[in-house]
Amino acid sequence: MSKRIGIFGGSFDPVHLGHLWIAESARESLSLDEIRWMPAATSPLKPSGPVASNEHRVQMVRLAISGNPHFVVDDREIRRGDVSYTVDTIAEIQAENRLDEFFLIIGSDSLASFNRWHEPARLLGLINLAVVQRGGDPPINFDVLEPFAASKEPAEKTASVPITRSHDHVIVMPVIEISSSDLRHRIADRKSIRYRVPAAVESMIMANQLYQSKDSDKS
Ligand SMILES: Nc1ncnc2c1ncn2[C@@H]1O[C@H](COP(=O)(O)OP(=O)(O)OP(=O)(O)O)[C@@H](O)[C@H]1O
Ligand SMILES: O=C(O)c1ccc[n+]([C@@H]2O[C@H](COP(=O)([O-])O)[C@@H](O)[C@H]2O)c1
Repeated sequence: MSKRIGIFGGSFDPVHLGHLWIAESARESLSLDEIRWMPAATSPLKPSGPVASNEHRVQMVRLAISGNPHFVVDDREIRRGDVSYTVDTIAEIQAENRLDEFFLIIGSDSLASFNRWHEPARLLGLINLAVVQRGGDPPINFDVLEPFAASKEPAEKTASVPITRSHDHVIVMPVIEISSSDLRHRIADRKSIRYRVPAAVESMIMANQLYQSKDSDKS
């Protein structure tokens, strides 16, 4: 039987409880069988690259999701290296697996910058978008996707169907005021990150002295 699979990409620099909440909410609300956590080598809109090494970021994600049978790590972008264009990754995943149905899980801030993503129309034609709606935030504005639906290019016309579908794949969750950049600053300022990241991730950060220096942070 075909599976419903969520792809959750991020820099995860470091992974935090907001990410885990998103993934679990997505799994529940979209009845997903599996969430693939996909750490980016270099996210296209964060060209200065991550602060922690690829190996450390992947290891932190592994620790964070350990014990959840629905969560797996897909480290293909790390192995590929360079800038991680989502459209390339999704095309590759779908070429390998034509049976299952895929959903790309993104935050509403990522949706807002979607027009600056690489080949957005092609990406929309390949996969369903599932966008996180944070409680208290205004309803998600899908207008950013409209230019791709309106395109006169035949190859891009196909994007109009997934755009309407995106409205049905909204993931509702509360506002969680945690971000990786805030965590990095807290660590450099010697502030607590307890209860903001899983305990195993906190231990790994401390044992490896990650994010200790303000100078290493490019955000
Ligand atoms: N607290 C949060 N609530 C909702 N969405 C979030 C939250 N934190 C991250 N996201 C979403 O998770 C995805 C991956 O996030 P990413 O790894 O870049 O972490 P981040 O906390 O946003 O990092 P940074 O602060 O360095 O930008 C993005 O789509 C982002 O919008
Ligand atoms: O493909 C793109 O152009 C693109 C542009 C911005 C972000 N992304 C992806 O979106 C995910 C979240 O990115 P970020 O920058 O919030 O860490 C991550 O998987 C990135 O590779 C992808």
